[in-house]
Amino acid sequence: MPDIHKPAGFIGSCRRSLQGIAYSLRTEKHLRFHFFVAAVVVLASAYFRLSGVHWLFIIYAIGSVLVAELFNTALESAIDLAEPGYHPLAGLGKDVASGAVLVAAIQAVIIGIIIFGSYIF
Ligand SMILES: Nc1ncnc2c1ncn2[C@@H]1O[C@H](COP(=O)(O)OP(=O)(O)OP(=O)(O)O)[C@@H](O)[C@H]1O
Repeated sequence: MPDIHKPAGFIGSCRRSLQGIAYSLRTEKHLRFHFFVAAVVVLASAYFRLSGVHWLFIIYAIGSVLVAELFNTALESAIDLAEPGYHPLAGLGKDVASGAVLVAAIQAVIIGIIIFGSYIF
């Protein structure tokens, strides 16, 4: 059992963060799907030779979805720890967290349509 009160240092903190992302990737199929879509979008952005400003929007959109997914996973874990049984508030907390992912995903789709639409049409 690691000593959770021991300061990890910058490298140790980064390692823990990467372990958290790796855990989320192993357990959350939606996160794996969003990473896959992000890779496709990056390849498409390179193919269409997006402008610098358009790249910024694409990176922002991808980052928003992945960050929302990671927070969603973190909240699911915390809620399962706090309420292993059934509780309406536990369900509501998970629904609000997944609602945040939905908002980020809709925003990313709109950004994608506007940017790639301007290159395709
Ligand atoms: N402890 C609970 N009490 C009441 N309802 C719950 C509880 N846990 C989950 N739920 C309900 O079941 C739904 C699915 O919960 P679950 O823990 O399976 O998430 P999930 O399917 O892994 O979510 P995601 O698809 O976002 O990863 C929640 O959105 C919530 O509505």
